[in-house]
Amino acid sequence: MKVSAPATIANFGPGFDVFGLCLEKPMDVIEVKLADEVEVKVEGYEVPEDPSRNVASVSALSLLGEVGVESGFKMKIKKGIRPTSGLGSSGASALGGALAIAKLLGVEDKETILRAALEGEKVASGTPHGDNVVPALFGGFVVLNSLFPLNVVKIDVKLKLVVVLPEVKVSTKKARELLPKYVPLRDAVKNLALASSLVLALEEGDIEEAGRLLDDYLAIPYRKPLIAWFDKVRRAALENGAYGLSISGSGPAVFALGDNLKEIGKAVVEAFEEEGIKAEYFISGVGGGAE
Ligand SMILES: Nc1ncnc2c1ncn2[C@@H]1O[C@H](COP(=O)(O)OP(=O)(O)O)[C@@H](O)[C@H]1O
Ligand SMILES: N[C@@H](CCOP(=O)(O)O)C(=O)O
Repeated sequence: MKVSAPATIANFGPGFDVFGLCLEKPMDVIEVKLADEVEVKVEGYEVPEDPSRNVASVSALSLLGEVGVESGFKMKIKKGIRPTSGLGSSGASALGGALAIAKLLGVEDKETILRAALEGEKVASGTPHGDNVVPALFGGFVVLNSLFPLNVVKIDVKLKLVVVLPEVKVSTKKARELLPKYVPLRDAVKNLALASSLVLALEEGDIEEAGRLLDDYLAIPYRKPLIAWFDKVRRAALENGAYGLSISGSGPAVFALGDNLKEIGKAVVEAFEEEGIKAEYFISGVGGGAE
């Protein structure tokens, strides 16, 4: 059984742990067949082949456990999403591993698949968060109300965005450790206003307005030590016509909405280079989810 699991943009501005957008590319491709032992082989970007440390095998093992099937498997991962990118690299593999085994066994229940995927995601992030695995499964833009019971609102928004990926690593686990337990009420209120307006703008297909609402007071300010260049690259995007720019997931990738995505991508790459950081950009539409 072969499954392709796409990159995702978690948080999408003000939606910390709640919003997620599925991208068309890049993606991981995960192939599994049942076997006596558990074996993991990886091509492409480097991630552990130890089955207890690879998020895809952890979620596959968790799914087998959930449905009470005693079996091992051989798993091949074509790792197309750079790890520690902020593009849901661990989320894609975690979802892909669970989904591939589920398809093999004829398990269709989405909560069962997501429960297993979150076990994998927990290995990478410390605490499980669903804003990568859920959009990777459903595609489109999702608002994650609750995982168990599963309650997801999906908007099939049509947009193109530019993603810029700098050559620095940010571990989601470390980025989550920087977050405070409590936030000031005024910041929570600002995010509430931004997030609700952003959902309406996306529902109406008003991408310009959506771009203007890509702000966040809950996570990004506390993560500044890991993304010191953020204000500079954001300014470069806005000066070159972007409607808005934000961090993808916990970073370091950033994404922007705008008309002239190529120009914005080049300007943001240049801004990174002025900081001595190599970067590359790509343009993507909204993906339809894992297949
Ligand atoms: N199959 C996998 N895909 C991606 N990362 C994995 C995988 N298995 C284990 N990991 C580990 O998870 C971490 C990357 O996850 P994370 O920090 O969440 O990055 P991202 O934001 O790109 O998902 C790295 O330490 C990586 O070695
Ligand atoms: N809501 C999470 C999203 C992490 O996404 P990733 O792509 O960086 O793994 C967070 O902000 O911690």
